[in-house]
Order: sequence, then C-alpha cells, then structure tokens
Amino acid sequence: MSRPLALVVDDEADILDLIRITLGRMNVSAVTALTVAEAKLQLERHRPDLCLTDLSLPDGTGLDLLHHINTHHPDLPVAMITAHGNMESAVAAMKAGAFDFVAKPVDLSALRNLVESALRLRGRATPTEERTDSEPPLLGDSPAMQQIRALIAKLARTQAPVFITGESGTGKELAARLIHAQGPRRDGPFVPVNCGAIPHDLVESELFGHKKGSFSGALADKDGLFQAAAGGTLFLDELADLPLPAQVKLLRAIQEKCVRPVGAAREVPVDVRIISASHRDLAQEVEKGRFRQDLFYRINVIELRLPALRERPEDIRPLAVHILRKLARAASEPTAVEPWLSEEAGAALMRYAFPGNVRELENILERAVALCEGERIEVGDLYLPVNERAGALESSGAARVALDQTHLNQATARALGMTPLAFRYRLARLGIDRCEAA
Ligand SMILES: Nc1ncnc2c1ncn2[C@@H]1O[C@H](COP(=O)(O)OP(=O)(O)OP(=O)(O)O)[C@@H](O)[C@H]1O
Repeated sequence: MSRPLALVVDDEADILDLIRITLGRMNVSAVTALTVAEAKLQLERHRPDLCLTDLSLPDGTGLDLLHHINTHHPDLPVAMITAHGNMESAVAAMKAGAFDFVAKPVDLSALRNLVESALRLRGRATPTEERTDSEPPLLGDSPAMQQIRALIAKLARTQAPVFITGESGTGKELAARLIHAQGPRRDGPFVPVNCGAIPHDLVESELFGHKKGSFSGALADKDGLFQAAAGGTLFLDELADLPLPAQVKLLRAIQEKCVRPVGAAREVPVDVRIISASHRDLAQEVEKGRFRQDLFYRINVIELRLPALRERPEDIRPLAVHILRKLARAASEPTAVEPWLSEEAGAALMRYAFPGNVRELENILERAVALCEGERIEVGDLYLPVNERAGALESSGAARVALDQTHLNQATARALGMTPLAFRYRLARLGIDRCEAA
C-alpha cells in the first residue's frame, strides 16, 4: 500500500512542523495548509487519507473546513486539534462529524493512536450498512430501524462517545457491538461492563486497575477494564448506576485520554472508545443530582435511541421468524423442523405491548417452542400476559403451570446436555407430551 498522506491545517508553523515530524516517524507523509482556503486547495490537489485541523484559523474555523469535507469528501476522516481543556469545542466538532480530537499541546501517543485509527478506515466502504460476520444482525425493516442501522454505520467511523438509550431488551448492547465491529477498532477488544453489577467500593479498581497494596485485597498490580479495552471499545452499560466518585474519574479519562490506577502515582494513557447505555433517563438523574452534568455532556456527544418494540410492530413478525430459526438451528437434532407461528399467534404478538422488548419476544418464543404440539405455535402456546404488564404472567394459574412445566423441561434438557427444543422433539418422538417431576 502506498505511504498514507495526511493534510495538517494550522496557522502556527511550529505546530505544523511538530506534527509533520511525528507523522513522518509513523511513515505517514503530510501536506500542510495555514488557512481554510489553502486547505481546500490541498484537498483537491492531493486527495489525502486523513485531515488534522486546528479549530481557529485566520479565514474561518476548523468546523467550516469540516462541513466542506463532509460535503465534498465524506469518506475523509477529520480530527480536530483543540485548545487544552476546551472540551466544548471537541464535543461540538464530534457532533458535526469529526472523527476524533486531539488537545494542544499535542500528546504524541494520543496523536499516534488517532492517526492509526483513522488510517484503518482507508479503503473501507462509505457509511452504508456494512455487514459483519461475527456479530448478529440488528433486524427490523421499520423506518426507525433502517435509520438506526444507517446511523450505526456512520457512528462506526468516528471515535465520538455514543450514548445509547432505550428500554430494557431493545438491543442496546447489540447496537454497541455493531458500532465496534463496523469501525476501525474492530480487531481490538469489545469489553462490556455492567456498571450496576460492580460493588461500589470496587468500581474504581475494576475500571482503572490498582497497584499492589493500594487496599487490603490488592495482592498484585492489576489492570482495569479500561486497559483491557485498549485499542478497542469499552461498553459501559447501566451507566446511571456508576457512583459519583467514579464518575469524576471517568470524566477525566474521557477528557485526558488517560487513567490513574488506584494507588498509582502516575496516569497512564489509554486508547479506548467509550460507548455507554442506560435504560434510565440520564437527564433526569442529572436533575436529581445523581449524575454529573459535565460527564453527561461528554458521554452524550451522540445519542442513539432504540425504540421500544411496540413502537414498531411491523418488526415483530420478521424478528419472530428470525428467532424461531435460531432456536431450530440451536437444536442438536438434525431433523428438527423450524417451528412457525399460526396466523392467530402472529396477530396476538402484534397486539402485545412487550414491556421487555426483543428479549421478552425471545423468551416467549423459546417457551412456546418448548410447549407447543408439533411445529405450529398457537396463541395458547405463547402465554401472553393478559393485562400486558410484565409480571402479569405470574398471576395466571394456567400460565403458572405452563411456566413450571417449561422450567422443568428446560432443567431436564440442560441436565441431558440438550437444548429445550431438541428435548421437546425427543419427547414428541417418544409420544410423551411432558416431563413429570420426580
Ligand atoms: N433488532 C434486533 N434484531 C435482532 N436481535 C435483537 C434486536 N434487538 C434485540 N435483539 C436481541 O434481544 C436480546 C436483548 O438485546 P440487548 O441485550 O442488546 O438489549 P439491551 O437493550 O442491551 O438490554 P438491557 O437494557 O436489559 O441490557 C439479545 O439477545 C439481542 O440479540
């Protein structure tokens, strides 16, 4: 591959020199420009692979140049050089489509990480829906889901922090995985963290690591999840549950791109993209004083909202077909026939509110497959809660029995090392319709 070329735009000649020398050491050539006008000419002349631009330029701003590039060279990654501590402009640049930012004085290791990420985008498809083999697809043909997939493809090409909102089970983690898998960090790790599941007194050590002896129980130096995600993506799920002291440290990690392990004297640089999610309204948490406003502002650079399943009922059937296919494939029986929904069962699903969203649909179908006679799933096999509220199932006697039976079948299947579907087929073949508790 030919030597990559960067366009560097800054009105300070010594900064241009410093960046050019650093890029040269990375085997990256550079052309430079002192103004927006000059930069536009250089773009036409050299077709660079990456643009680094200062925010304030004599004849305009870096944002003007960014808009120009977004329109005329949409595949070109642009990183903004911002004044130290000016996160507002870094956030504004990323909202406007900048790939990343680097603060002055330019930290060379941060610059190196940034350039490497940007160059990994070279030759990649334009922001369209790019399929990845390793991740399951985010299904749904509703206009909302089509928009979300297009947005994910775009977000994959930036380093901007993304905040994913949506009710439980709407696919927030799946979306985060896709942003990672379609972007330049795809070969790095994707590290999911449930912030609510970490005991409060261990949050900082889990996230940032610790030095030996920094607290009782710290028997050796240990890397944190930030270090584990180096070169990749850290997915902070249930971010609203992060205690306030850890929020301060997280803010610093995002701003300065470095972390200080508990008990360490020095900070260490980390190259991590942050994607976070919460099913709670974070703005409300800020109002109640439970979440820091400055952190909210920084992690929420771009918000991706996943709609509830009941807001897009046209997605229910295709999702159901996909899930049933997946269940059939997971059955170890080679003869397993794909179960299918009767007309009435499909219609009943369309009417149901799915408080637990896609995850609930998965559970309903797995249970139905375990309970139905033959391959056709009838309304009765779905055991949809009558009053459409989560937990209503518990109050229905018939459903309770069915649920107990399902659990029994599932437990027996597990004990036999079979999937529930395979187990049910085996029972059906033996002419047994249920498994009795001993
Ligand atoms: N659009 C979709 N297409 C295919 N599968 C989906 C879709 N949305 C969700 N799923 C599936 O539903 C399940 C729940 O998704 P996921 O864990 O991503 O939800 P979540 O919003 O992160 O949930 P929680 O808030 O409870 O953590 C997963 O098995 C996921 O694969």
